[in-house]
Amino acid sequence: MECIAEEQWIDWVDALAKDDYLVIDNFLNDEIYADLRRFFLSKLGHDEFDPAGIGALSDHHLDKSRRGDHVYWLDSNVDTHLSPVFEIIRDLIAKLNRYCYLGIADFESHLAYYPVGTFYEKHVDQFKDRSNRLISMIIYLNEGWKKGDGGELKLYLDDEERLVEPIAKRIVLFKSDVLPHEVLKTNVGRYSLTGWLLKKPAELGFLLG
Ligand SMILES: O=C(O)CCC(=O)C(=O)O
Ligand SMILES: [Fe+2]
Repeated sequence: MECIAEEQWIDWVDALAKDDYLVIDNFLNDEIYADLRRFFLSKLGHDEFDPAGIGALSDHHLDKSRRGDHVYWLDSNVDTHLSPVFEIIRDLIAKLNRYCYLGIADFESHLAYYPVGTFYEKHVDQFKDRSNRLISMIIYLNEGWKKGDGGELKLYLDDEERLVEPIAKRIVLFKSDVLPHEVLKTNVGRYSLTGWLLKKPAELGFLLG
């Protein structure tokens, strides 16, 4: 991650602009990945995850028939163990702003755990009454993921559907407002860090599911 060439970033940013999504493998190095996974498992072990909701503000509610993940909202001032991860996200934002003029001002993020048998039905990451999310990003933490484990991310592109396997250290980015997507039913516990790169400073992300 540290020594990625500028040309590589330009190619990635071009691909994101053109295709509406981008997948990068081995985005995290081994050490940062191991720390993040350890942090995740410890929060999960201490029961610090809550069932995720659907919709924003007054429309916010739980509905297990549409979404079965549990989330732990991250706060860079509190979760200082993850400073290297927040640093990587800030660096990613700087690159997107430099090469894509996206004007990203902030980000919000959470850890997501999908227990066996859960999924997240087809949706767009942009609430009707709140259009702050520009880019969605998911970093996967599923060690040894293999075909049959399920939990693929299905992207509904203009003229095709693309399945992204949730393999460890992979990051996927896509435009939050245009790309419908879903998480297929997982047959194993599924681990990820999800973030949204925002137009305006984050305020209420933790309330919004
Ligand atoms: O974990 C994923 O692959 C996607 C999660 C998602 O769509 C969301 O949290 O909005
Ligand atoms: Fe989503």
